Amino acid sequence: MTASTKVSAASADSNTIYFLLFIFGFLFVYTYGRKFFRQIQLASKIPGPSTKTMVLTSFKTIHAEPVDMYKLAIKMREGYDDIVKAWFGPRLIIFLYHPADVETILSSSVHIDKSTEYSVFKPWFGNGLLISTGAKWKHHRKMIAPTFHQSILKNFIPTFYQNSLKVVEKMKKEIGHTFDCHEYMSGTTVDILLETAMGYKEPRSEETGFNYAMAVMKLCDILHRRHYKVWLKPEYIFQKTKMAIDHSKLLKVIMNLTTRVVKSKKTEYVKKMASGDSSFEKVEKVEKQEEDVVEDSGFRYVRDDLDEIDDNDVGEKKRLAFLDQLTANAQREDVDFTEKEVLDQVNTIMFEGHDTTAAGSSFALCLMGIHKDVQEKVHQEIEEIFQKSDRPCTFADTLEMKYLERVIMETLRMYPPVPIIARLLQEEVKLSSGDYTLPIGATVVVAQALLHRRPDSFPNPDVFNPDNFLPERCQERHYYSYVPFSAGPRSCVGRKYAMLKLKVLLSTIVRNYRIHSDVTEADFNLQGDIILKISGGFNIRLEPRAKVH
Ligand code: HEM
Repeated sequence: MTASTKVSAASADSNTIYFLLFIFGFLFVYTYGRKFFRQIQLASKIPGPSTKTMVLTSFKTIHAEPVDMYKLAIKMREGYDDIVKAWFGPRLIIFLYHPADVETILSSSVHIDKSTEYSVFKPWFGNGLLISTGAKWKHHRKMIAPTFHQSILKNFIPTFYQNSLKVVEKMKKEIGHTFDCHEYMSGTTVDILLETAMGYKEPRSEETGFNYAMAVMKLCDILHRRHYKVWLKPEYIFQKTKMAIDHSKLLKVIMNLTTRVVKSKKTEYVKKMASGDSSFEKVEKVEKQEEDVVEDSGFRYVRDDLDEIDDNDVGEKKRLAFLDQLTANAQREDVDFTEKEVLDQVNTIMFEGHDTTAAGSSFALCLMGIHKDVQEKVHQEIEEIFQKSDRPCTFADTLEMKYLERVIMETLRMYPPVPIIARLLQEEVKLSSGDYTLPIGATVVVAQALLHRRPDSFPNPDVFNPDNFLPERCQERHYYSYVPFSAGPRSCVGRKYAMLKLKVLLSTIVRNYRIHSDVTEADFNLQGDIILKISGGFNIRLEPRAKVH
């Protein structure tokens, strides 16, 4: 080949490359441009703040603290009814407040993808149930939901009660002065999870639960800041900040406990299998039970797979608690489940299972401190159940705690521990509340904290009133007007566990203490850093009732 033919061959090659680049570039711009154009077109029909307001709002987030962000989010809704859109740069976020629209999203088995905000959890939860999607999520959900079956939950009651007594004892030193009960509730909810769902039996220090809970709280603060300080989102920028160092230290504290838990269960499994002990293969014969349901009375809730599992509870069943089941599955060759996935699920349940109920119980204690009439009714109900005896709480007792159940539900209405649920749309969605179509690629947010305060669902929505959950009032409402545990296929897998634990924990505290509060609800400075909290603490005072155990 001559020099001139070599040159013309090279230029033909580079022409082909340029041509291909042009085609790919064109297809890329065409596909994304078309999608973006469609987003703009559909979003233009949805009400929302002007571009100028959004730019000003974005500037406000630069120096904002988590507590400011909650106020900002509440303010953004003002002046809009059922739907609001907001552009954050090229990202379209649509907030839904109408129960029928909430149903369209949450009841769907198509719109199950979590929004990109959840990606900051990836180093912590991996492929855990809360953030995974598609076939993996479905497979894991099917495996995990039955481990919170009511026959398993009933066995947890003595542990719920023993740990509730322990926290009553621990709080003795706070008698008479104001203190933050959330610290106690966090430590105890971690201990309860370790001893129930995780079946963790190794000796541990008194501070284990508390230290884990504090690390989670600080990590959530960092993750929340990454949500609204958008420049911290890209990994390569975040890694250059001081926050990244704290992030990795906190994650180490968290993983230290969860890996110990996972390892200990595997050792137990190996030992038991080697000795011929069949507890990891346990099969029970289950008869149909008519009366024993974890929630009955007024809890008119959207049915989910947890109810299906409980209702079809007959025949030969393999019954194992959460970590026993997952450990056994990871060792089986016929089940597609790895040891890393066990750790991911343990991290997910340890977080979701403790911080939510710690916030729920702390809000309930504060509210009972403020609304003394409600507290006295709870106490009266407890007196009728226990007849002044100091016997332990049983499963049958929890079924009698109808008023306390309403107090818990009203607490979760006004102060939902998980204040928002966000999904990423992979298909267009036509809404029923108005002539709106949500575009592909939009993030849809259900803000329970606002949905639960619609006056057409809850008259006097800003007033704490447990009677909102009287059976007849529940009948009158839309199913999706109250979704503290989300609803539909991605509903909270620990819903029944949470209700049962809250009943045992709160009833044991009220059996022992009269709760006082020196503030009103107007003083609650709410902060939505992943889990809803009161900035400045959940401050209460305790006065012993006749006898502290
Ligand atoms: C008052 C207590 C609780 C509340 C208010 C609550 C609320 C919620 C909400 C709203 C979701 C949906 C989140 C989303 O889509 O972003 C959820 C999911 C979840 N919750 Fe809870 N939760 C509570 C307690 C628990 C407990 C005790 C456990 C476990 C023991 C648990 C485990 C989970 C898991 C694993 C998911 C993900 C389910 C899935 O995507 O399939 N939660 N929870």
